[in-house]
Amino acid sequence: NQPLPIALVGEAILKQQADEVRDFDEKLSHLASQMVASMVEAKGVGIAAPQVHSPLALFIMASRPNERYPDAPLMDPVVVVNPQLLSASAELVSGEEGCLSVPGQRFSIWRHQTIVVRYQDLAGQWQQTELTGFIARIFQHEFDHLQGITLLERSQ
Ligand SMILES: O=C(NO)N[C@@H](Cc1ccccc1)C(=O)O
Ligand SMILES: [Zn+2]
Repeated sequence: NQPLPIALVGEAILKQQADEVRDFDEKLSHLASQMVASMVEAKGVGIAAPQVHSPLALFIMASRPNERYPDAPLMDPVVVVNPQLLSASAELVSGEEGCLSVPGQRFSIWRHQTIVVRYQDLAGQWQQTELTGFIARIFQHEFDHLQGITLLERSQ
C-alpha cells in the first residue's frame, strides 16, 4: 500500500461532492490501506478519499498523539464509508485544526462538541456511534471533505 500523492487546496477534486460507495470489494480495502499509508507518512490523524484524488465517500479517522497533535487521544484507526450525521450538539467548541491539503498551516475552527453518526465499515456493515471532542472534530473535518468543503471555508 504505497502512499498516494495528496491533493492541495485549489484542486477541483477537493471541491466535489464524493460519490456513494457501492462495492465493498478488495479494491475498496486496498484504497483504504493506501490512504492509511498516505496519512501515516504525512503524520496525519485523518484523511479523506478526495485528498488522494478518489471522489468516494470514504475516510480514515486515526487519532493518536504525535508531534503534530501531542494531546490527541489514542484510538484504533477507523475506516468510515458512506457516513451520515444523525445529530449534532448545539454546543460548539473552537479548536486547532490542520489539513494535509493545506500544508504547514493551522486554523481555529468551531465544531459540534458531540455528534451521533452512522457509517458502513469495509464489510458494508452499518455502525452507529456517538463521538465527542477531538475525535468528533476529526469526523466533522473529514465529513466536510466529502461535501467538497475544506477548513478554509470554516475558519473563523
Ligand atoms: O487533512 C486531514 N484530513 O482531511 N488531516 C488532518 C485531520 C485533522 C482533522 C481535525 C483536526 C485535526 C486534524 C490532520 O492534520 O491530520
Ligand atoms: Zn483535511
